[in-house]
This record gives sequence, structure tokens and C-alpha cells, in this order.
Amino acid sequence: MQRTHELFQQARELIPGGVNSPVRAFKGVGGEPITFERGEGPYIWDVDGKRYVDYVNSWGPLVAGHAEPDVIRRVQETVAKGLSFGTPVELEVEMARKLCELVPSLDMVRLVNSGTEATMSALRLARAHTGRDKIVKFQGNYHGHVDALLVQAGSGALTLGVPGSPGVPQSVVADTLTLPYNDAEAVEKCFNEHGSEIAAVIVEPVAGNMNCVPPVPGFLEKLRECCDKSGSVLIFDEVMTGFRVGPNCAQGRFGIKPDMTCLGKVIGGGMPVGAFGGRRDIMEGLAPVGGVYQAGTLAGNPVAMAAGLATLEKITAPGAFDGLEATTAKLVDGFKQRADKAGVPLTTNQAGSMFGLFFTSESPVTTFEQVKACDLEAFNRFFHAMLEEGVYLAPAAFEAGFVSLAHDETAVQETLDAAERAFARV
Ligand SMILES: Cc1ncc(COP(=O)(O)O)c(C=O)c1O
Ligand SMILES: NCC(=O)CCC(=O)O
Repeated sequence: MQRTHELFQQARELIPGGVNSPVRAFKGVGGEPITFERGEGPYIWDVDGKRYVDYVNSWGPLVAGHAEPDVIRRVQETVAKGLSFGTPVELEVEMARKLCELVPSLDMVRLVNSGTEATMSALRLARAHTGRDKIVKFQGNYHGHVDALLVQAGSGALTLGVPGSPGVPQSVVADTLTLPYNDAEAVEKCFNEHGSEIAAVIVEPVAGNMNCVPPVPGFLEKLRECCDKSGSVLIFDEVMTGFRVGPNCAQGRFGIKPDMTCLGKVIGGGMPVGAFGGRRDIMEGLAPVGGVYQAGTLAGNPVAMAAGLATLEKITAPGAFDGLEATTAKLVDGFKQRADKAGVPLTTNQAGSMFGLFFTSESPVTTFEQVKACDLEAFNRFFHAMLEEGVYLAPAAFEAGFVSLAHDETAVQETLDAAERAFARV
């Protein structure tokens, strides 16, 4: 690990913590982050030449695998025509059409550059649409680093123990109400008290930033019901779940239609893209049609659109998603079997191509409290053992795992063989 170590020493002098996003640091698991230089299919190689089976996949976007040839070709063709115009381009129309076709709640969509931008703008629009200020979010859900949403947040905020961030004024979060995930009763109670003041509820329809926790039956239904009754805007943050949990996103899978949807990750295929969309009457509140201001120099960038469109083609090809889900099930069942064999208490969750490993004897895991009560030290030992074995899991116990279309029998078998040896050391 000579080269990776040297690079990280340099990075620490130049970039805070040596990383451009805190989740990349190994703060939760200990040790130094690894610097990578190449990917192909299910594998990534670090700068010292070691190969790993990858279950981070750039934190979700690479559902087609690394350097997928058709994706790369589409990007190269597009790059050759110029990188950006700051004008309408054909590929953004193609992307908007594709998203409106595939995502049940989208009448219209606007493209942005990240998931954070998508949730930030969706909130602004929902507040303008309703003329209300309060928003509801769930503990352990993460919606990007939007000030008003950095309250009891998941992902790196949770891993680092800063679920609310210094620098966010109290006045900005005063209108953010937080509730326990998967608790329909708490939702009902909150709406009984504040319903007429609530502009929006924003939720990860499968929580993927407190490990992976699917919604319990009735939870999303209750959100829909309460929002309908009170005239609040229901926002599904599908930045992570979009085209990961189903070919029509979580809303397609669970049959609940939100008023607005945020997207990111997969729809950029590894390029910086986000999107938010929904009901036409809401979306037409945006400038230049309406008064709600939102903008972006590089929004709808053709190169990013090309990568995203090629990736969406892969995941929506006939049979593709079912195959991916079956591979994920095989992986997750394999982890469980090997943990059982080694006598390590483990519970697993799966939603489409997302999965969660919980070092606990409680099953099922459906709440944030259960997630926080898991054996973090056992996870950390498992993480490092897997790393040594050449399997790259997210370097934190509070993150979901991601499988790609490129994960074949060989990659899965390699992973499970590694897991068998790793569990024996946990
Ligand atoms: C559910 C969810 N929403 C929003 C975001 C923010 O997206 P980005 O990191 O692209 O700003 C993320 C991930 O980072 C996410 O998982
Ligand atoms: N679950 C973690 C993320 O999705 C975020 C990645 C990042 O913030 O770099």
C-alpha cells in the first residue's frame, strides 16, 4: 500500500481530511482510505495494483458496472462534439422524456448537477407551492448537505457523529420536524398536530443512509394518506433508490405515487447529475414559468446525459433488473449462510440491488434504533478482513451496499469465499 499511503499523505496537506467527501475517509472503520485508479465490470484496482470486487460502485451510480463499454462509447461520442453549451441540447430532452416515461410521478422534470441540488430545490418549490414553511424528515435519512435537511441525518453525518452540522443556523432548521423512520403512528400524530403547516414530507422510500432499511408495510401508504389529507407535498428522495430498487424506482415497486421525486446517482451513470420533478402544476412554479428561482451553469450537460442515458438503457433492458435482483439475493443469502456457519450473528436486508448487513441477532431490522444498536466493532473487523481479501465494502456500518449488472457468478463466488474466511476472523 506504498503508493496509496504516499498519495493520502499529500492529499491530507491539500484537501481537508484528504478527501472530497467525508464518507470516503475511513473514520468509522479506522485506517487510511485507499486511492483507486481503474475499474472494469465488478472490479476496481488501487494505485498499488491490488484488485477488489466493488460493492460501493461510486456510492450507487454504477449500476451497469465500471467502464461499461456502451456507456463509455456514448460518452466518447458525445465528448467529441464539445463539453457544454449552456443552451438547450437534444440529449437533455431525451433524458427528460426517458425519466417521465419510467418514473410514475413525473409529469415534468428539471435536471441539476447533484442529489443535494435536487432535494434543496424540491423543498423550495414545495414550500412555494403550499405557502407553508414546515418540512418533515426522518431520523437517519440523508438528503445531501442541504442546511434544512442536516438534522438527525444519516450517511457520513451519522458515521462521524455530527447528525446536525455546525454552521447551520438554528433559524434554518426551526421548521424541520424529524420523525422515526417506519413509524406510521408518529407520522399520524405529527400531522394531527401540525398538518396545516406542513409544506412537505421528504423520505428515502428505502432508507439507504442508515445501512439499508426497507419500508414496513403501511409506512409509505400512511405518508401518502397524511399528505393528501393536509395538502402537503410528498417528496420521495430516490437519489439512491432510483433504478436501484426497481426499473421504475421505489415508487414503482411499492405502488405509491409521490407528488415530487428527487433523482441522482444512476441517472448520471457516474457523471455528476441530479433531477427533481413531479406534478405539472407544481413544476410549473419554477422560473422561468413561475417565480421559484433555480438555475445551473452545467445543468443538463450533454456528456452527463449521455452517460446517464446509456446506463438507463442497460438497467431497463428486458430481464436486466430481475437478473440483478437475483444476483443480489444470491449474494445476500450467501453472506447469511456463511455468517451462520461461523456463528456470527448477522441479519440482512435487500431491496432490489441494494443490500444491508447488520451485526446483530435481532431480525428483522426495521428501525434506526436497531441499526444504531448493531455491533459496530464486529462490522469494522469484517470490513478490514474483506478488504484484505480483495472485497471493497462501504467503509462504514451505516451505508447500503450496491450490486451491479457486471457482478457475475465468479465475482459473487469470490466474494462469498472471502466472506467465509472473514467471518471466521470476526
Ligand atoms: C438519498 C440521498 N439523497 C441525496 C443525496 C445527495 O446526493 P449528492 O451526493 O449527489 O449531492 C444522497 C447521496 O449523497 C442520497 O443518498
Ligand atoms: N450513502 C452515502 C452517499 O450516498 C453519499 C456519498 C457522499 O456523500 O460522498
